[in-house]
Amino acid sequence: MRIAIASDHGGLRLKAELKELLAKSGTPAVDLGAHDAASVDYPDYAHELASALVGGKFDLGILVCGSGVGMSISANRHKGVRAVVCSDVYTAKMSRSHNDANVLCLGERVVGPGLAWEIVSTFLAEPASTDERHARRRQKIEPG
Ligand SMILES: O=C(CO)[C@H](O)[C@H](O)[C@H](O)COP(=O)(O)O
Repeated sequence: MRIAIASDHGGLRLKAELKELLAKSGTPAVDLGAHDAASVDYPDYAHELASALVGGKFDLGILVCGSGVGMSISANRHKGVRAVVCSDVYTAKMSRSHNDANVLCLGERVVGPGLAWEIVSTFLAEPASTDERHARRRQKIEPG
């Protein structure tokens, strides 16, 4: 599985911890920045990751900012991106199973590293349900 990860300054520390855990678990992620603690604009990183994902370079993405919200709003502007903000394990599981979410957004100022890793592990492990009703609803997500 090809995973990309990115953050703004507000998610830099959590991103570093998640990167380390991902590498240790055998699913390393490609870091698309930011690479230092300077204050930056979250849409720049969300758009870069979303473009790469839609372009087929990655299967799943992880975006980290202060709350996860700005990253998810920005990433969801890309057709084909289904980004979700998660601060609990159940939502992470359902977002994959029912919604086939392909970008997980986390808030460093919301969840601690232990919970964040549980959320990431769940998100990466859970397959999209092939049940007809979920597939039908997912088909209807893109308007028009
Ligand atoms: O986009 C966000 C909120 O929706 C992120 O949490 C950002 O990381 C946050 O806005 C950054 O805020 P800062 O005061 O510039 O650190």
